[in-house]
Amino acid sequence: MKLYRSIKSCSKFLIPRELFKQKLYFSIQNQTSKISSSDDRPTSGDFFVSKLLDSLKIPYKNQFTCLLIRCSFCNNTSLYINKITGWFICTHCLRCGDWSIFKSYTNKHNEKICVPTPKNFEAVKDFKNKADSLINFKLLKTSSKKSILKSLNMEDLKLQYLDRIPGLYVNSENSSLYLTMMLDNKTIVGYKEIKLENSLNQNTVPDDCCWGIAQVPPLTSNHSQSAIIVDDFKHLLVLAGHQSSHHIICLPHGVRKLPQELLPSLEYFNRLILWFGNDQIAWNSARTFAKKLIESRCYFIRPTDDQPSPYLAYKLGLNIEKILKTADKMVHPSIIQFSTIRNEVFAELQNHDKTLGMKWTKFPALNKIIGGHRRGELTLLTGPTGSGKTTFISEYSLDLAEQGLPTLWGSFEIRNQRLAKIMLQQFAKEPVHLNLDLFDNLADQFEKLPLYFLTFHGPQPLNMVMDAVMNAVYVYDIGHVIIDNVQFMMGIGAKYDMGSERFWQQDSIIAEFRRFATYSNCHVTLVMHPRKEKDVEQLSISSIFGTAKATQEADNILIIQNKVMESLQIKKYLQISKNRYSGNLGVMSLEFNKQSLSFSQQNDK
Ligand SMILES: Nc1ncnc2c1ncn2[C@@H]1O[C@H](COP(=O)(O)OP(=O)(O)OP(=O)(O)O)[C@@H](O)[C@H]1O
Repeated sequence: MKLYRSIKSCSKFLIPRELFKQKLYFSIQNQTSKISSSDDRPTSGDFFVSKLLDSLKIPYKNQFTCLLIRCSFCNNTSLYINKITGWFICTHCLRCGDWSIFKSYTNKHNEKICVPTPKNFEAVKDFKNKADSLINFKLLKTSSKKSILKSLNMEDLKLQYLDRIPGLYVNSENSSLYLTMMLDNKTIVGYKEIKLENSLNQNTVPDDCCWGIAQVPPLTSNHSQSAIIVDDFKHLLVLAGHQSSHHIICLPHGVRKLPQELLPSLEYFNRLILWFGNDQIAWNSARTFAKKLIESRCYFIRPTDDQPSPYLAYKLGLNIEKILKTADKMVHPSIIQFSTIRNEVFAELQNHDKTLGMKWTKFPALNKIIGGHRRGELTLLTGPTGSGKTTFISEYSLDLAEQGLPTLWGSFEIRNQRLAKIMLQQFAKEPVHLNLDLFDNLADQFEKLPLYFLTFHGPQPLNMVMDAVMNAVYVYDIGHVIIDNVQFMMGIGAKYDMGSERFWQQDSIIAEFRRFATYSNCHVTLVMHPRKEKDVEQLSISSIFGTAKATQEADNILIIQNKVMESLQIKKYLQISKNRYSGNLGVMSLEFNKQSLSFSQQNDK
């Protein structure tokens, strides 16, 4: 039961129709990225939030990601409305809700106005319970401070610099450090804990969605509206103990996600330097987060060996100030010379293996041929009816989600409950129905995976699907979207023949997903039925349903092939028929394990 609940709540996209404007948002972002100066903010006039405020004559301040208005409950100018989703929060009285609630409470003729009550943060209660036994770091004796730093291997940090970290506490046993997470620098909404005997042992409360950030003010006012954003408690300590001229911000969920609830707390800054680790996941997150934070105010520390994460840079004795000076923009003008992208090219060459993408743990053969799973690409998967397309792609995406890739499933052919059952069996590696005692434990672990499911089933108009997908990318930082399958979404079921109008319709769907994958740096996998072929024939690129456009737009084409052996046994294999990244083609055998519904090739090295 728990599992179904989670899937339902995950798939609860409150999408106002106006969100179709996000397409405009992406294209405007794309245009502004070519022409913007550092102060550019997206014009709000075209967006649904500002349109409503204008029509109601409510004055607002146009910020980077939100519009700021006076809250009619507490009368403070502290109500932020997200420009993309319409979600709102007053950072003073803590009333918050979705766009539909905001609209109903501004609509004076509506009898049933649903007035939101101020939000209670459970983490605050939890923190208050602990507070009696916590001591502010600033008030500790120098010897105690030094011993804390020693246990973190950070002996050289400047104590007087660290004293400026607001909300840094230690417990009475001197075994854990605590860092409070604040909403708009006003209210504690969560905290981070780091265990001193093992600094890798950190946790954030609440761990599902914390609405606050840790923020350290600068000692000088040189860069008063500039902040360095890091993804880890230790990075914040290193930077706070080293340099004094920028704000330092620590995100609650690292590079995993940047919830929209954090955005009001970041509106004050007109320059954000994103300094995450130097692996590919961190780099991809930096690029995705920058889109959400508005690229024109974002600067990046490129991930090279000489510019690792702040903590590693400190351990290697690298010059932190010098690294900070290399921060530059992702946004390039329309015409560039090699010098502009030189550092980026160098970073890619140095991280060659990592740029190949996220590796599958269950399909080493796929890693060898394709290299890995890369953001921004479009993959087509096809295969004869009933050949195992859904089963295979479910395991393939689960493998990546288990490694932390936020994944959105659009299952148009089978119900989410059935898909979840398949995934759960693959996750458990055994039939769950034979051992229901395992269910709760398994479902608890499964719920923690960054998996989201669209609630659509059967034929849907493309614009509604794109609305939901774009909304999910914004709200949940999705990196992989799976559509199973395109023909069902179009409403032509498993029929193999279609007229030219259908071909045209399918082309436009593929073109839309292609554009989306590129602009939002998100991988899209489309499952498609093949054209009608004779049963004995092997499928090829030309068997892909639709016109040649589908195969031209795709970066990768995967085909499940059935091969009838002399013994009349059917052998299956996956054929990689197109690989734009490296050109490597090949086949991977698919041995099916019915117990775990798995094609895992872990021993096939
Ligand atoms: N290699 C295999 N050998 C035997 N059974 C398999 C194999 N692969 C999948 N199955 C089973 O076959 C059934 C159909 O699989 P699945 O739904 O994944 O195929 P599909 O290609 O997506 O089907 P469709 O063409 O209807 O979309 C499932 O019950 C699945 O467990």
